[in-house]
Amino acid sequence: MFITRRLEFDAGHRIPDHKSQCRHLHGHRYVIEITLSGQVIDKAGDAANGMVMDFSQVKHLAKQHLVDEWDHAFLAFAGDSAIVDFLNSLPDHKTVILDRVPTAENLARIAFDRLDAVYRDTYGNHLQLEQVRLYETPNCWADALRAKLD
Ligand SMILES: Nc1nc2c(c(=O)[nH]1)N=C([C@H](O)[C@H](O)COP(=O)(O)OP(=O)(O)OP(=O)(O)O)CN2
Ligand SMILES: [Zn+2]
Repeated sequence: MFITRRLEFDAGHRIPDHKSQCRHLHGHRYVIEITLSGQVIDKAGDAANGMVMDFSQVKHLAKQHLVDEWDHAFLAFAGDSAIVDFLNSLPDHKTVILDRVPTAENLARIAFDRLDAVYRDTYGNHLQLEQVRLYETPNCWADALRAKLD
């Protein structure tokens, strides 16, 4: 069985090498969809009976380990020194420094790699993270899968 939990957050970014609009500082209402696989828990009387994982728990873990850090932050590539230096000059600015340019593809992969360790099987139901889908806009998204293509 597969389940998916959707969360939304706001963040700024820019793609420094982009030849068009995306090299400018701008922001998105990002959407992240977290897909887990596992067996449905069969434990009468347990709060998670009939579930792969409680959706509220999926959300709680995603917020704790990723989304609260990225929400209302500027996601900057470490090699984009002009922007990193500028953001560092702003007192208490919420900046997240990444080792890759903040494209939808890279953000989806970073999110997958961070969240993979978070969704652990505690019921013996073989729970695991299968996919992170990251929407940069309603029309543009990237999927990071367990079976890596990159
Ligand atoms: N493969 C990728 N292509 C682009 C990415 C990306 O992350 N991966 N990112 C961008 C820009 O950051 C941009 O924000 C998206 O731009 P755009 O294609 O213009 O998307 P819109 O939703 O604004 O376009 P509409 O035509 O209004 O739907 C660019 N490319
Ligand atoms: Zn963008």
